[in-house]
Amino acid sequence: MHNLQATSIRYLDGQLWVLDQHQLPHQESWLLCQSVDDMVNMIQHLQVRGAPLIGIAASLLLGHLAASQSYTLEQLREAAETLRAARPTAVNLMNNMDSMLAVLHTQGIEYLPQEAERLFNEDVALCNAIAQHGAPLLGNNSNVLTHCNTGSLATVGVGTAIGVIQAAHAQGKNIHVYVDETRPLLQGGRLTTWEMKKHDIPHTLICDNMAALLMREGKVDAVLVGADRIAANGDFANKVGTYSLAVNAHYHHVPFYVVAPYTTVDTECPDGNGIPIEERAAAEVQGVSGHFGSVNWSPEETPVFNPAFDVTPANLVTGWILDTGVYTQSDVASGVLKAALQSDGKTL
Ligand SMILES: CSC[C@@H](O)[C@@H](O)C(=O)COP(=O)(O)O
Repeated sequence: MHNLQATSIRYLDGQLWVLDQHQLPHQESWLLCQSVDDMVNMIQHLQVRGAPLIGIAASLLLGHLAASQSYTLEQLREAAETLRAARPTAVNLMNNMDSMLAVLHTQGIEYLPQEAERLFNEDVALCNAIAQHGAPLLGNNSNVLTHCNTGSLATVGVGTAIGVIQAAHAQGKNIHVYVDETRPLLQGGRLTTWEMKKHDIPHTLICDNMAALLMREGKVDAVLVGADRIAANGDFANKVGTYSLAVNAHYHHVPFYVVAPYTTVDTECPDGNGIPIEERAAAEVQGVSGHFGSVNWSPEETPVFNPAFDVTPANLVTGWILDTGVYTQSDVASGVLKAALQSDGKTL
């Protein structure tokens, strides 16, 4: 495979490196990924995270293993199936693994590295297309609220929701971003703030439970979020807390956009009820663990509910900003989104 470089993943001289997102924003350290077990661990511990990024990271690992010429077709098939199951909600991982498996079966092992590279380059192009479609929706002097992290730490390109914000900022618009801290794992507080600072975009960090207050005070002009899986009827799963934001935005008449590449759309899934939601360890809610060590603030063995994602129904969404364009509720209801994907040869 050729050398490939993104903010959070690198393939350099035959070695695959992943930026350890656990250590951000305090430390930028890179982890060498050499095996399926390494990658599954990094994905499950969110050292590599974000729907598009985990799909590309798993693809690069498969391409790397194939290039080493020491794996049989059966071993690579098993590796793809194991990687495919590493996290259940983000459909990009399944879609990318299915592309790799299709190439493996129809063309053979030697074509896996180039398919991984194609998926990497495609994600960069998809992010750029999304940003170009979405940026015109943000006016000058806009206050945008976002949740979780959807930038270059979640994709190999400029990101989805953050890509749109960055493009509008680059067009010279005065954009200010309210960054939800995103409990329990603080992807907003740790990662989105890091990206905003890097891009010099004015921003303010808030706790998730402050969003409604800002909306009531008229301080939010638009909410932009990413997605881990968009069902055929437009319902979508994203980081837990997104649904509350959508309800609040609807109540306060604030436009609410979901931003994603076509690789996040699951046309086989009729609606949000069919989206599997990952439940994670109680410890993530009982306390924190990270760069500064760990602290547990609840009594031991406190029962916990910790879904990593929630589903937002399509009727709360103002628009779906995809690489193929911006879709309204009536577009999605009448199947225009599905048709657009198919006419672009993007049937998944
Ligand atoms: C472009 S990223 C879109 C989503 O993947 C993002 O909003 C999100 O929910 C990420 O969750 P994470 O658990 O950090 O992988």
